Amino acid sequence: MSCATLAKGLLDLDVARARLIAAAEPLSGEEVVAVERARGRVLASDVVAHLDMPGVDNSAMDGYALRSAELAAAGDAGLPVALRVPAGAEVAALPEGGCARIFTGAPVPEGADCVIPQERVTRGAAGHIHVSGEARAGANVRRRGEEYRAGERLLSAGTRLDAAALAMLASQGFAEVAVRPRLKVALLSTGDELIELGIPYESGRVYNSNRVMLRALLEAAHCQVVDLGIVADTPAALHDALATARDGSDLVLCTGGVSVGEEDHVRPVLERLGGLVFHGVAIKPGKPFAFGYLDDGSPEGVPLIGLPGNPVASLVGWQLLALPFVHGCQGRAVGPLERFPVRAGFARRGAPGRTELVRVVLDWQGGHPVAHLAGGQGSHMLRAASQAHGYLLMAADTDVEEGHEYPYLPGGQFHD
Ligand SMILES: Nc1nc2c(c(=O)[nH]1)N[C@H]1C(S)=C(S)[C@@H](COP(=O)(O)OP(=O)(O)OC[C@H]3O[C@@H](n4cnc5c(N)ncnc54)[C@H](O)[C@@H]3O)O[C@H]1N2
Ligand code: MOO
Repeated sequence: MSCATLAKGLLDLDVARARLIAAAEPLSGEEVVAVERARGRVLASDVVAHLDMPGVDNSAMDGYALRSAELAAAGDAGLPVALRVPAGAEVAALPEGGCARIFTGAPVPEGADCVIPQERVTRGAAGHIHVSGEARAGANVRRRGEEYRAGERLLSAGTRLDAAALAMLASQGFAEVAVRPRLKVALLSTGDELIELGIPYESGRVYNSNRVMLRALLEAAHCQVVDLGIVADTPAALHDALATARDGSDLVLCTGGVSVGEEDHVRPVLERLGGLVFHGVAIKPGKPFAFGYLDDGSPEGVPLIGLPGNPVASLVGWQLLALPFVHGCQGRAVGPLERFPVRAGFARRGAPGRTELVRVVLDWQGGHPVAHLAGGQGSHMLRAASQAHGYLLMAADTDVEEGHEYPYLPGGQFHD
C-alpha cells in the first residue's frame, strides 16, 4: 500500500532537515593548523596555487628522452645515450643527435619532445638505442602546468579536508592551513536508569551506551566534546544542567527524556529555558527529536538538539538531522542525502505515518546489490545498527515488497 500520510504533529524528514540546515550559523573565526593535523577540518578560505603543477616538464615513464625527428632520421643506427637524468635532477639540455636515459618524474631535458618506455628499447653493441614502434612528439611527457597553473583556485572555503585534499596542499608545499574553529558541543545523557561503564550491573539498570556512541560520533565529526555525563531525571536537575551546558558551548546535545511521558523533561524545560523550534519528526526510528534554543529562545541563543533515548533512534536522529546542522555550523556545504535504488530481498509491513529507515546489509553476489535485513529493527536494537551497511528508506505506510526497488542511503555518507 502507498498512501503516505504523516502522523499528526510530526514534521516531514526533508522539512526538518531543511529547517536545521537553514538554522545552522557557520562559526566565525579561523585557526591555523599543520597540514598533517588538518584531516576532516573545514577550510576557512579558498586555497590558491602558488606553483604550476607539475612544476617542470617531466617523464611519465622510465625510459629514454629524445627528439622524435632525430630518431626517425637516425634509422638503423639508433641514437647514442648522451645523458642520465634521475628524478630530482636539474633541467639539462639534450645534446643534438643524442638521447637521455630518464626515470619517472625526472625533468625532461630541453630539446627532447618525447619519452620512449624502456620496454620498447634495445641497446646495440655501441650502446646506441633502437626503438620498436613509433616515437610520437609529446608522448609520455607530463607538461609543466598541465594540471593547473599558479594563481588558479585549488579548493574552496567550506571544503572538508580529506586525504587527497591534504596531499594536494602538501604538493604545493603548504605546511599550514587556515580552518574553521572546532564546534564546542556539550553532551548530556538523561535517565535515572542509566549507569556508567565500570559499575556492576543491576537488574533494570541500563549502561549509558548513548554517551559512548555520541562521543564517538562527535569526535568523528571533529567537534570538541564537553561531556557532562548523566543528569538526574528531574526538571530541576535538567534545568541546571542545561544552564551549565550552554555556557561557552556552540551546541548542546542531549539524549533521552525527549518523548511525551511525565518522566520526559527535555521539552518542557527547553520551553522554559529558551524556545522550542520543533519537536517530533515523522521517522522511525528517531521520532521524538527536539530542536530549540537556550537563553532567550532566539537564534542568538545556544542551539539545543534533543535526541531520543532509544539508542538506534538516537543514532538515526544524529545522522539524518543533527549531523547536517553540525556541518552547517562548521561552514560545510550540506547537500541532499545520497541515495540510489536497491532491490529488497525481504518483505515487511510499512510504518504508519512515518518514513522508516530500515537497517540493511547489501549482498552483491549477483552483480547488483540486494538489501537484506541487518537484524532486529527495534529502536533499542544496536546489533543490526552496528552491522548495517545503510538504510532502505521506506515512505510512510509503504510495505516493502520483495524484489521491488527502494531508495537506499549508504551508511558511509554519515561517517565524517
Ligand atoms: N506514549 C508514548 N511513548 C513513547 C513514544 C510516544 O510517542 N508516546 N515515543 C516512543 C519513541 S518512538 C521513542 S524513540 C522513545 C524515546 O523516548 P525518550 O527520548 O524520552 O527516551 P527515554 O524514555 O529516556 O528512553 C527510551 C529508552 O532508551 C533507553 N536509553 C535512554 N538513554 C539511554 C542512554 N544514554 N544509553 C542507552 N540507552 C538509553 C532507555 O533506557 C529506554 O529504554 O519513547 C517512546 N515512548
Ligand atoms: O522514534 Mo522511536 O525510535 O520509533 O522508537
